[in-house]
Amino acid sequence: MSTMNLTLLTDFYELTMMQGYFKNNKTETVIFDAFYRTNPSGNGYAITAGLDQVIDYIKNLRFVTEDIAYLRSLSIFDEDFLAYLKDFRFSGDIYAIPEGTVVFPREPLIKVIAPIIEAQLVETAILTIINHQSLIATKAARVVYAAKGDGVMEFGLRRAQGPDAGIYGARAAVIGGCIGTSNVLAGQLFDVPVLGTHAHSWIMSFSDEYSAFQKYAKLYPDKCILLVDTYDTLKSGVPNAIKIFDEMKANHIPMPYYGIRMDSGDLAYLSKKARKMLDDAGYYDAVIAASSDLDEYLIDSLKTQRAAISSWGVGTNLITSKDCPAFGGVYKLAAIMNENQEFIPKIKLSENTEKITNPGNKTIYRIYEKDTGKIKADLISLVGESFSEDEDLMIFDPIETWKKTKLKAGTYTLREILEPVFKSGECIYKTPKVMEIRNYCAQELDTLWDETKRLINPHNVYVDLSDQLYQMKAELLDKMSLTE
Ligand SMILES: Nc1ncnc2c1ncn2[C@@H]1O[C@H](COP(=O)(O)OP(=O)(O)OP(=O)(O)O)[C@@H](O)[C@H]1O
Ligand SMILES: O=P(O)(O)OC[C@H]1O[C@H](OP(=O)(O)OP(=O)(O)O)[C@H](O)[C@@H]1O
Ligand SMILES: O=C(O)c1cccnc1
Repeated sequence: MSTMNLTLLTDFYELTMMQGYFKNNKTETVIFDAFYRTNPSGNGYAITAGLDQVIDYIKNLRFVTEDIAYLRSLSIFDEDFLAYLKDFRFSGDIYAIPEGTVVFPREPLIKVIAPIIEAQLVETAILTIINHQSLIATKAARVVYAAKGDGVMEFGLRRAQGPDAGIYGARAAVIGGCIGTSNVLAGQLFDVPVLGTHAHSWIMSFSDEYSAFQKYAKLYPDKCILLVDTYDTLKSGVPNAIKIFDEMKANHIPMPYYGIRMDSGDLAYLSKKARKMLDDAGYYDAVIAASSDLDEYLIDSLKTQRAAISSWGVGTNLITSKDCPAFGGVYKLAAIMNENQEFIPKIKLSENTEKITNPGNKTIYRIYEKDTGKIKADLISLVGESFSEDEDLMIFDPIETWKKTKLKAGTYTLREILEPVFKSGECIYKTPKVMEIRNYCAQELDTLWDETKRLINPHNVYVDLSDQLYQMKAELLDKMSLTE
């Protein structure tokens, strides 16, 4: 997919504005921040994902002959602008928070520094990519959290909102913690495990359930998960599965991974009964997998009900993030460079304090508690400000400014989480493999307290502004109100 040209994957207005910037000789370098305002699904954090696809998109940005011809056919773009587009390349800098990182509202996930005409074009594609994958990665992290260490398989392709959502959703789901996916193309593209059992049609295609199980076990003895709910889970499915396991045992066939899957009915009741039947037959290590419209809340409830399930297949609710279908990331202008090569901060006002943007050329420091390695807060600062772990650090809530905390020198550590990705149009970032991102994401989740990870009413991590950034914002707001 890396050679795919998505240059026209943009909103029409980006192109009409680009022509406007071109005609008005607006060549100044600007800074845009991509950030979001609210965690999806009422979560206490989000997981970033999609950067690798943004990188591919930027690398392949070029208006090919067919693109120019199409734009010409719209009868709105002049020849001088179309000629400019022919040689268009992204020439700017991009900074981003690496995929799989735990992030919080209002933090720039991606920062674009480029001539305005270039920075404007990339808005839509960056948002569609990052919004989708971050949404699904976050949802997956919730589902995996609910599963408390059990494996969660991503099964959603057939109910995803189309092929792209299925493919990149599977990628994001693995980043968020799924152990693999049923999506074979995602497996090939991203080198992630492909997993699966079999469908009811397999059972129904044979004259009886027992024969269907027997044929499946013969073909796949080392990954033998039998679907037991086609006819009657406890009266037929589980007893037939046990018969098959007995035969395999009698024939000394190794059974490294075997068990059953149930896909309907009361999963707590049925799994407990099935567990007892399997244990009574000596199959203590038989896996009980479950699927059936699951989500994080149902898995959590089934855990509370002590369901004897140790493997989870989750489709529709995960791949579509059904309870929260949009991530809500936005892309806002933060600064414009003047003739003296200085960034002049820009701010977007709103009636809603939370919606007022953070101006200037910013970066983000993550503050960890030294003893525990857990996140204490994040600090959005201006580029060039320096902080020392050997000095006390006063942080305060940017909205309720009286909420202050003084971090004592030596009790905290700092990590800058925005990393350089493009420098003068050249990619200088190497994306780790998806399974490496998944491991990194698991470590990231370990830096959160359980209070932030709980599914309902989580504790919000503080995202504070540095003193300098706060002052700059306050001054801009003051100026704005004076000019009104
Ligand atoms: N013990 C349980 N506690 C809470 N929810 C459960 C429990 N067992 C199953 N569920 C959920 O209840 C919903 C309905 O499940 P059920 O299998 O009875 O209906 P169904 O999927 O429509 O059945 P079928 O597949 O036979 O048409 C599913 O979302 C399932 O995950
Ligand atoms: O329930 P979800 O979370 O979306 O998980 C995926 C579902 O897809 C399959 O059902 P489907 O009825 O499509 O096929 P089947 O005949 O194999 O059960 C599978 O059995 C799961 O129930
Ligand atoms: O392999 C499975 O069991 C599977 C795959 C996709 C959807 N439902 C189930």
